[in-house]
Amino acid sequence: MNLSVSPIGKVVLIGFMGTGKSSVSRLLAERLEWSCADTDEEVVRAEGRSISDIFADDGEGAFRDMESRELSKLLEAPEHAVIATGGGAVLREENRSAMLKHGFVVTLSCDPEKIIARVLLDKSRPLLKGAVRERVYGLLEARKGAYDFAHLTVDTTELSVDEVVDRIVMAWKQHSALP
Ligand SMILES: Nc1ncnc2c1ncn2[C@@H]1O[C@H](COP(=O)(O)OP(=O)(O)OP(=O)(O)O)[C@@H](O)[C@H]1O
Ligand SMILES: O=C(O)C1=C[C@@H](O)[C@@H](O)[C@H](O)C1
Ligand SMILES: [Mg+2]
Repeated sequence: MNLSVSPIGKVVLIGFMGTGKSSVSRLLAERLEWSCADTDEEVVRAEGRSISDIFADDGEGAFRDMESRELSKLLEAPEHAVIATGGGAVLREENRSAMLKHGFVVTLSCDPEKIIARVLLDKSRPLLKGAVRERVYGLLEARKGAYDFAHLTVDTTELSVDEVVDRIVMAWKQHSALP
């Protein structure tokens, strides 16, 4: 697998729901003085509907097509950016290779119990509707290894958003200084 990074810097955050991609992306972008985007937000904006409504009206496959389209637009934009992705964006090979082609890819991971605590109050994730605990464990099992292709993995379980950002900035600086 080619792990070199495109000269136009993009940091791409991947990881399971609730690992902090959206939160970390905003602070990381501020730190780097780059712009910040989120594929979930881009899909919602393009469609004028919530993710739950898209899943209910058109199904997950249609959402995945929209997600791939918005991801590809963000990755190909000619500017530095931090890109937060939806938790399932890694499921398509075309998305994984586009991320690696255009960006420094960072997986945020987290202990399942902490993930459950983080997502419990937020009802906006259609894949977690109903029995949240069972769904989180089931999806984590189904997605075992799916986030392992990144340049860097940060376990966020015991870290604040600020500390997660520190680690990414340090690794990005080292990586981008490589010849
Ligand atoms: N390091 C952290 N420590 C404590 N709470 C956190 C941390 N990171 C994120 N959170 C909280 O967890 C919740 C989920 O975070 P966030 O929405 O950023 O996750 P996400 O990875 O973008 O999820 P999704 O894939 O569903 O978009 C938010 O309430 C956020 O404030
Ligand atoms: O993990 C997933 O499949 C998802 C995560 C969210 O970010 C959204 O993209 C959507 O709720 C699906
Ligand atoms: Mg998010």
